[in-house]
Amino acid sequence: MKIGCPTEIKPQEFRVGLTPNAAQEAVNHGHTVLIQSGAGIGAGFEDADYIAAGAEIIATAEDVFAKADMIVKVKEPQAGERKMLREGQLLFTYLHLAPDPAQTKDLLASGCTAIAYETVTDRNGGLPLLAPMSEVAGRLAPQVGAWTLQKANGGRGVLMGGVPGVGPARVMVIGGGVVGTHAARIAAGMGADVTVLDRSLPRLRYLDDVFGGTFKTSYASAGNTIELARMADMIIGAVLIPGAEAPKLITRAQLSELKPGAALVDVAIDQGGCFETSKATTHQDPIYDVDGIMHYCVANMPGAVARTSTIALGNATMPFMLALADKGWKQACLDDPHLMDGLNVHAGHLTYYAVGKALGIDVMSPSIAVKH
Ligand SMILES: NC(=O)C1=CN([C@@H]2O[C@H](COP(=O)(O)OP(=O)(O)OC[C@H]3O[C@@H](n4cnc5c(N)ncnc54)[C@H](O)[C@@H]3O)[C@@H](O)[C@H]2O)C=CC1
Ligand SMILES: CC(=O)C(=O)O
Ligand SMILES: [Mg+2]
Repeated sequence: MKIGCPTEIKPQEFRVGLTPNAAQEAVNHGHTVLIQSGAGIGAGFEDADYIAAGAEIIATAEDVFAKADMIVKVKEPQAGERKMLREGQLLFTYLHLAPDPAQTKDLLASGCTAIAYETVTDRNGGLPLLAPMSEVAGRLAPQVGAWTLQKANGGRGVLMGGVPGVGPARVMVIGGGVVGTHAARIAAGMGADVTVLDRSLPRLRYLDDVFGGTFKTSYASAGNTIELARMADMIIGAVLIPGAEAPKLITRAQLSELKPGAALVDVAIDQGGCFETSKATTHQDPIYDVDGIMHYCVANMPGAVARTSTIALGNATMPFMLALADKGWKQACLDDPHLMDGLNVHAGHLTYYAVGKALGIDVMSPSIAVKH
């Protein structure tokens, strides 16, 4: 198979879909790997690294899309990239379709087959291709939140760890999954007073068992949420209902009850955000003010630490990328129901129920699509 990897073009996105190590594995499996010239630079990989791995360097994205059977990327295809996708071509990347009707329409129109990293599952009910980036974004969230809290950025002017005689920042993390757990660990490590909320009691039990001395837990009822929010200096949004648009857990009206200059870090923004006032921002212009509350809503946070993120993502995607290339997507999905869970679009049909529900589009069952 010809596997193509274009340069990411989303603003301030420095990750790349294939590392030289992943390219080398694909070449060892007998595949041709086409890398757009310069695609790896942002993550610290030169064209020479890919050539040494056995890949071919291609000058333009147009040529990569035209020649490849499978496109491996990081971020959802941007409007110009969507025009280059074609019927029968396989796209393997993050998509986040539920809050994105324009992208969904274009992918359906292209006739391509699209497997979304964020909905591939594992046997423990986890999301193995989201997890590494959730680990990164979770660990970054208190760092960017602490910056947002600084006075010059519009924040409350509260130091995470406080100092002797002055108490620490109060950090509330809504959603205690991968993002939430990593965010809570780092925030606690910075000396903040941290509480994690979740709707899953088994998850709260796990967090209490493992991190009981490090941070507190609370059930994520609406009442507890607003009660803790009123006291918080920083609120990190980290909920997920896989594939679906994020529930709105703090409304615009409730902002007036928060502390002036509190920082809201909405990591769940790529699924539409879990605060009513969240709208996606970029690394170039990451924060904005609504009613005196500072919002940080960067939809591709891991891009800020592109090298760490690229290697972590590559480690996770590699076995799936190889299965897709070795067997073709149909056989690979038939052999692995967890990969089949990643199928979002095939030949003009939407194949993921939560996305169909969010966008009001009929869905074809993936088990039918795979025979289509
Ligand atoms: N902005 C960015 O750059 C990035 C964003 N993300 C996003 O972060 C979000 C979280 O991802 P993960 O931690 O990997 O998901 P996860 O599935 O590991 O955790 C989500 C948690 O939210 C909880 N939850 C669901 N509904 C809830 C509610 N109403 N109230 C409280 N808790 C609730 C679940 O029980 C679960 O424990 C996702 O939307 C993901 O796409 C992930 C990586 C990067
Ligand atoms: C998960 C995701 O969308 C990202 O890493 O950018
Ligand atoms: Mg994202």
